[in-house]
Formats: sequence, C-alpha cells, structure tokens
Amino acid sequence: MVRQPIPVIIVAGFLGAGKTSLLNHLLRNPQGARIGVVVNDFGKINIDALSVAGQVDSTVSLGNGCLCCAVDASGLDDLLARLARPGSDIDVIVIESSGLADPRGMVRLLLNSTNPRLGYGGLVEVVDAAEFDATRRRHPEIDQHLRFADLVLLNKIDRVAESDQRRLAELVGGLAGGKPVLPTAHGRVDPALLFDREAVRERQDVARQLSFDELLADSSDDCHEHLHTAYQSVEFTADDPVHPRELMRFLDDRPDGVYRMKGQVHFGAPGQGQKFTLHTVGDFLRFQRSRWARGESRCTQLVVIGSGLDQDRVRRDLAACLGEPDAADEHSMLDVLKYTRA
Ligand SMILES: Nc1nc2c(ncn2[C@@H]2O[C@H](COP(=O)(O)OP(=O)(O)OP(=O)(O)O)[C@@H](O)[C@H]2O)c(=O)[nH]1
Repeated sequence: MVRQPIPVIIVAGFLGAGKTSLLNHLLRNPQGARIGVVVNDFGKINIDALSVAGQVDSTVSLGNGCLCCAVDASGLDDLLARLARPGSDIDVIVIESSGLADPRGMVRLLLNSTNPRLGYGGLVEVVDAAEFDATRRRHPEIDQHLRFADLVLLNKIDRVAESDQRRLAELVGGLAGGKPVLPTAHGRVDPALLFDREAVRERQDVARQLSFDELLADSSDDCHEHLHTAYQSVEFTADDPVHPRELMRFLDDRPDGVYRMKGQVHFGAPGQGQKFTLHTVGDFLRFQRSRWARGESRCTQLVVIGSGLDQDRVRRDLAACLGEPDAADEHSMLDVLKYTRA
C-alpha cells in the first residue's frame, strides 16, 4: 500500500499565545497517532510528565510512541527528512514556529519540499484572546500572519468576558479572511481536527493492549465533550459523476469556515475514468490520481471539516457540482490536472 505523505502542521503565534500548551495537549492526547513535535528547545515541553522512553541526540522518544525534537531553523530540513524516512512510524509532524517570526517562510519551505513523504498539513495560528487588542497595537503585523493562517485558535478564551468573545471571534475571523476560528482554553483542540485517525485505527486493531494514551490522557481535561462540538464535519456521497469545472469553482471559493476536505472524487469527463483523491488544508489543494480497485464502486465520497460551517449550504453547493461536461468540452479537466500528482 502506498503511504500517504506525512502531514506537517506549523503552529505559529506571538509570544505567550499558547503554542506550547497546544503541543503539550497534543502529546498528551495523540489518540494513538505517533506525533513528531519539533520545538526550538525542550524548555517548556512537559516531557517529565509524559514518561520518556529514550533520548538520542536532540530527540526524546516518549512512551506513547511520540517523539519530541529540538532543532534550530537551519537543521529543520534534515530533521524532517529523518522523521519522514521509510520505516519511520511517525503519522504527523507538528512544528512550533518561534514567536515573532513570519510563519510564511516555513510554509514556503514545506510547499517547496521535494520530499514526496512530506505533505503540507496547514498553518495553525494561536492567538491570545485576552491580549489580542493590545498585541495588535504593538505588532500590527499580526494581521498579515492571520491572513495566511489555515486555522486560528482563539486561545485563553477563559480569560475573556463572554460579552467580548463574539466581538473577538468576528474581528479575528474577518482578519483571517473567513478561515475557521476556534475558541480554545489551554490549546485544547480535538486532535481529529488537525490530523486523521485512520492509520491509527488500523494500528490499534492490531495492538489494542497499548493503553499509554489512556494513562497519559490529561485528566484535568474537562472540556472534552464540547471539543467535539466545536467544529463540524459534513459528509457528502454521490454516485452521479462530478463536473470538474463546477468542483473547481467550489474549491476556488470554499464556504467560510472550511478547514480541511478529503475524500475521493469520481469525475464525469471523457477519458478520465480514474479515481482522484482530494486533499485540502486552508488554501492548499491537491489531487492524487490512482486506478479504481477491481470491483470498487465509482462514486464520490467527501468529508468537509471546519468551524462555523453552514452544513446545509456545503451539502447543497457540493450537490450542485454534479453533472457531466459537454462532449465538446475537451479541456474540462485542465484545472483539476494542474493540482494533480500521479
Ligand atoms: N488562562 C489561560 N492561560 C493559558 C492558556 N493557554 C496558555 N496559558 C498560559 O499562558 C502562558 C504561555 O503559554 P505557552 O503555551 O507557553 O505560550 P507560547 O506561545 O508557547 O509562549 P512562547 O513560547 O513564549 O512564545 C503559560 O503560563 C500558560 O499556562 C489559556 O487558554 N488560558
């Protein structure tokens, strides 16, 4: 089986916004995924509390299969290549970008990476909700950072009066250009929003006795319930073929709040009888082309994940993409193919 590229998620945010809290939360709640966390230094990562299985150079191996690596920016390329090498068990890589640095450099580095085993997993901007107005006055460049984010965590929401939460969410959402904004406390976001659990489930079926997750789960995490309701996922299935131009129109102008889309697409275009697997994070878009397996039914199955989604509208807009291009329209797949990797 061909392994999907390992998603690399960049976590950015100004000093003290809650980046490390988010990383610690993910390491405690990996849900069976093996996470490789990359930080500038081990300083604040709460490794002691996570039971260390071993240490090699600047890498700490944690009892739950996760890794924590300390690296400066110049060593990042090498480190990513090592984490993604064949045989590596890592399912997802999360990099903490340092405080004031413009995260775009790191995004560019990933998007330009020629390593087929690495994929862009999105830019998550952590914002200190309580200090947002003051931070913005001191660092107006935060507006730029937000514009490039794929997902914004409006963190320290516990420190903001309820009456002010809506104003901040709207302000930040506007600056982020309709990207999803998720209020969080202590960076506690459902990891399923950031990475998939499919690979994980397969492994758990084989070795259910591994219960480190449960042992390490943050017992003080009393907001687990509403974590699951903080974002929505919409499933869309259709047997009728999808019109490539219509789907590209939808993808070019995704509804507000969409963070990720994934699944398979059955296009109705002459000579394009292959299966296209779609993957989007924020503005990033990629199709992978493969053959349908023998006996596999040709249909479209998509999952759209985001926060503040108008679920009916997403379903309606996707249903409106069904159809087949005119026989005379020879180039209907052109835009799809621009974003396709074999
Ligand atoms: N009340 C409250 N405190 C928080 C929250 N998130 C983080 N903190 C606290 O804020 C401080 C900074 O959090 P960090 O997670 O270290 O922030 P950071 O972005 O990694 O900070 P730098 O590495 O200095 O850039 C710590 O004392 C955290 O305990 C939150 O949601 N609510």
